[in-house]
Amino acid sequence: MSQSYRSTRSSAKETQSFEKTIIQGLASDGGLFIPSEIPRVSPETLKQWSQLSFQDLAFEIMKLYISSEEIPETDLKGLIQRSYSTFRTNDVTPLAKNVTGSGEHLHVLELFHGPTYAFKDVALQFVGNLFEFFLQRANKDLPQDQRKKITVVGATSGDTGSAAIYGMRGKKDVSVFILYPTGRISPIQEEQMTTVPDKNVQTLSVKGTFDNCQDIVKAIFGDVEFNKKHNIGAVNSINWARILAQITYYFYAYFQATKDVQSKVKFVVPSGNFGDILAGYYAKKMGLPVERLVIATNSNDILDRFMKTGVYERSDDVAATLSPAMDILVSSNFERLLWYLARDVLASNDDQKAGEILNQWFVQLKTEGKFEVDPAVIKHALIDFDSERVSDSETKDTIKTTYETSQNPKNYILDPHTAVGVCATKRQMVKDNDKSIQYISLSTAHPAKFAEAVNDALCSFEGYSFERDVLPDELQKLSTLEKKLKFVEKADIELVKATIEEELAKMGLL
Ligand SMILES: Cc1ncc(COP(=O)(O)O)c(C=O)c1O
Ligand SMILES: N[C@@H](CCOP(=O)(O)O)C(=O)O
Repeated sequence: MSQSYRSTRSSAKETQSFEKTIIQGLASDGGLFIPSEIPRVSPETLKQWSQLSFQDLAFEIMKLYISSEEIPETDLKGLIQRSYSTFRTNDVTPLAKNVTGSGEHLHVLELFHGPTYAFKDVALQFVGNLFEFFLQRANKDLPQDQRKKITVVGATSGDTGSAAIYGMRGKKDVSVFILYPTGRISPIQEEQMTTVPDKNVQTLSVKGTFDNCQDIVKAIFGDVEFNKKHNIGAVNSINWARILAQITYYFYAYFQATKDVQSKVKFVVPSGNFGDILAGYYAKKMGLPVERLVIATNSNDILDRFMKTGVYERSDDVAATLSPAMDILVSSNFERLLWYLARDVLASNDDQKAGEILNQWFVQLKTEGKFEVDPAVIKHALIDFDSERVSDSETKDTIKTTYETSQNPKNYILDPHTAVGVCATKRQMVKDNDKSIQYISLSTAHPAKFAEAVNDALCSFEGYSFERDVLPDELQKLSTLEKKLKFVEKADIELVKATIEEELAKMGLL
């Protein structure tokens, strides 16, 4: 049972509770929290789990990471039920099987059936309810002026923001501030975030890149005084609860693809901040017999370069691609994987030593812009992972050819992030040349969120209509609603902090 947590950068023995880990978000040494142990499940348990609903499976997995003394089982079940009742489909993350016909075993795991049409909903609906649960319990008998509050501060390249807002809107004692890079998210993503009227929500459009926004958020967590004053909460995938909630769909999809727990299955994951695929890594380490997890990047390829060279290097410029949610220079969750690699390969399984090594690597990243690992580390990483880099023209071609050739259903429309994954999947199929492998390609967003890229790929097809075939009514009407946003003219932490305090005062929460 792995029910206590430690920081990736800590060289101390102590671990802490799940509640503290979730509320704190980021460790005070700048590291990310990881479970002190990864629980293992037996093949017999896997067989039983293969018969469960998504919700029941989520419960079985989460209770291995959360002590019932912290969250009693009936409460955990209630949290899970509430979190997934907002999805448009009962099975939460359905699998579109054999999309290209039965010869290839290419399945698309549709993760976009939640309130904001993005995979982030799977975790952020749960995180919102978890924050509410902890706050209600802490505030139960307290007078108004002593109630504990959480000020959520998050960075988004488009999707985390709206999923976090929909997970937290209207929640008592919670305020939400979402930073996004001005002009670098799609119009629908911006509308989703800025048209939410709830008083506890404020979007901040920051002149800069997503990495600037992410750096500011991490710096705010590191600002001891500001953090203490406002009790800053994390909704980005630095928060362990995000990863935990995503583990379920790897198990669920595996069982949907094949009831036989011996089958060879590869997951292909469009990756940026490495939160989505990291959940797959935990599933594999728990005993799900996954062949490999394939990291699919766009031309912002820090992850692919690392897997090929062993050098983790922040490049100078972020490229604006057709898959903007993955336009990321430094991938925050990769730190968690690096910790496991350091521990297994360089630290003889010693947690504290792994923390020391991680710390050195990250000091080097900060001072020199890069670090390099021993080839043995990469060799070890390649047991679980492979990687592919996909260009914009390949992304566009993949949207086109999938539309033209798909069988189940016909004219299947991919969003550009999903297309990066499907293109990588096709490459893997050619390399593997093994018809017994099942490929599960993760679909991380609904195509309606990326109209420009989708229309550019498909407008030449006779009979294609974005409004009729792609755009749900719910998203269509967003453009008619009033927008609420605040511009931050410079990517500067002091400016952002001042804006947050100004807005908290207006919300009556200061
Ligand atoms: C649509 C979409 N696809 C893929 C990703 C990449 O996921 P991750 O950052 O967890 O690697 C994101 C952003 O996180 C996203 O919003
Ligand atoms: N692609 C993300 C970027 C933030 O990543 P997160 O998973 O760490 O929250 C987005 O869409 O905002």
